Amino acid sequence: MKALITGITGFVGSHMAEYLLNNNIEVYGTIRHRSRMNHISHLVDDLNLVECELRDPFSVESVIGHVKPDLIFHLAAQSFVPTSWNSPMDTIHNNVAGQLNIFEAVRRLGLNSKIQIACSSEEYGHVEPSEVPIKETNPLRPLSPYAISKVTQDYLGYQYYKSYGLHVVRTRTFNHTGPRRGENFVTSNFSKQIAEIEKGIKPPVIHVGNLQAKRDFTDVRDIVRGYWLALEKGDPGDDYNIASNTCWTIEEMLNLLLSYSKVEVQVQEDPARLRPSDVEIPAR
Ligand SMILES: C[C@H]1O[C@H](OP(=O)(O)OP(=O)(O)OC[C@H]2O[C@@H](n3cnc4c(=O)[nH]c(N)nc43)[C@H](O)[C@@H]2O)[C@@H](O)[C@@H](O)C1=O
Repeated sequence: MKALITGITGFVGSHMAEYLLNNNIEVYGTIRHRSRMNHISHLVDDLNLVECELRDPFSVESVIGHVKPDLIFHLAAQSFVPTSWNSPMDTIHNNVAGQLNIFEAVRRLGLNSKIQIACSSEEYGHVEPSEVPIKETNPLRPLSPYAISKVTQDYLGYQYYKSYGLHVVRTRTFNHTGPRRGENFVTSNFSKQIAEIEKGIKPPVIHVGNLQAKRDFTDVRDIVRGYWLALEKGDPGDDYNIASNTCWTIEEMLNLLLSYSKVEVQVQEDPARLRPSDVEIPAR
């Protein structure tokens, strides 16, 4: 069985590749000439890497026609919410065009590939207290350009299933963390700041954004197993939330990370880390 992973050089993509290789799947991954390979350097001998620019329909059709994958895990995206405020057009174009090109290639080539698309809990956006725990049927009230890009990806998945019968499974993933998580995201960022303070290369001040937001965190290795199960057992056209069903305020997460360290720190809000609107999941 052949699987194609877009975004294989990224955080989730590298774990997806490990999971599939451990399950004896033949793994293909799309890379760009400027891709950094550090997340998959330990795997490259076992992978089939193909150069592909997802925004370019010709490039995508050529790669998918060449690989003819049984499974596609579409994980490539601009995934950092704050960047989407600074470059909303780029985020929306990157995330939507890339996916559209994959769907069109599979459709035009007449393939039966099963396609998992990485949608997000950010799509739910504003949630009312009576709506927790959040079900897949909850209204979508997106609060960032990133969230809009994910709602669009999600509904494109629905539409290509309904219109053309493409086997698309939509996974709405809540926050995830683990080895190789990018240093901009909150768990890695706070951990890095604490490590730098421990090493004496940063004054004992942790810069933070909104500590009152709540998030549901899952280990990335469980997330990729969820993506595999979504294609193995999920119904085409359907949406699946992937989460741990536990909620932390970001302040609780910071305190947990600080409890692993002996350093005394001062916590300082950095206005640049606050967002024009942030997803605030209400308490149960
Ligand atoms: C499901 C979803 O999950 C991720 O999106 P995110 O939740 O925005 O992730 P994050 O780690 O940037 O922020 C988490 C929370 O933490 C707050 N926060 C406080 N202080 C800092 C801070 O200093 N840095 C950051 N980054 N966040 C901070 C921040 O305001 C937010 O409330 C992506 O994978 C996304 O692709 C995705 O789909």
